[in-house]
Amino acid sequence: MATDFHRPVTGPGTDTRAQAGTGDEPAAVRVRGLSRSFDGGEPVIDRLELDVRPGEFVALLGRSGCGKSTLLRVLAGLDREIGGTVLVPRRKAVAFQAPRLMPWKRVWRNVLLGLAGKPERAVAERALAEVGLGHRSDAWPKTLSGGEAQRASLARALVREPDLLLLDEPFGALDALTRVKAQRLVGEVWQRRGCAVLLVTHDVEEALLLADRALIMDDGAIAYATPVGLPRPRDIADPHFAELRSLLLDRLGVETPGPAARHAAA
Ligand SMILES: Nc1ncnc2c1ncn2[C@@H]1O[C@H](COP(=O)(O)OP(=O)(O)OP(=O)(O)O)[C@@H](O)[C@H]1O
Repeated sequence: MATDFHRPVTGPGTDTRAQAGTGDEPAAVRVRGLSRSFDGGEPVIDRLELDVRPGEFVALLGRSGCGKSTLLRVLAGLDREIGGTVLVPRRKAVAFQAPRLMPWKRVWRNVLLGLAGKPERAVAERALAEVGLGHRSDAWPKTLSGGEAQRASLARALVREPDLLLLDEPFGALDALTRVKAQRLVGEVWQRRGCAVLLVTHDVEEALLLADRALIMDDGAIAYATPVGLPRPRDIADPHFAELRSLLLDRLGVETPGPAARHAAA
């Protein structure tokens, strides 16, 4: 069953024998010994191991340049120059920080772009309605706000009915209020769809608001992982939320004021 669900992404010289014996827990993502370097340099990804459960929401944090986007591109099947084994679902979709809409196609046509067969406009309309953009279906991309363009990009991912949704800093360019709305939308879509999500983000609060598990990437591998385990909807005022935030910021090497300093500042 696992081989039916998964399609291996393999690179030259990859040992695919690790795919055999997948009788353990089902996984939406199974990465074993993944390595990637560029132009013969030091590996950006170095023997990385990762499992994501079906339906699990995982946030991936890490300093700039540590290889998060590279990992996401590999999982999306956009980069196959790899060593190691990567198993991902056949149905997967990716949304990037820049919405990447084709300016010469109306929004609904952008949503259907690259889909196999001849999908009906209604398919795009449904996805646009799901992200609250049904009324902009006929619009040209240049007339959309940043938040609307990002929602169109999400709709384009959703029409693929993904079992795995890969999000690369999708809210990075949005203003604070639009960002909060977009985060909420992704949380709702995830709960409704039940797909696994891997969200690359720089924002620890965003990770804690949305994810079941937060990972920190460093030295080319997953250096730290913690279950979030807080009830939903999440409350940033919850002391456990604050504890996890401090823990993750600490692991990321960002200094946070200790309890005494926070008290003095209050
Ligand atoms: N196509 C490429 N050719 C050469 N080097 C690359 C290429 N893609 C990525 N790199 C290098 O790999 C490293 C990791 O890049 P990547 O974009 O994965 O980091 P990141 O963690 O996503 O960073 P950020 O948080 O700043 O987006 C960087 O040093 C980058 O310069």
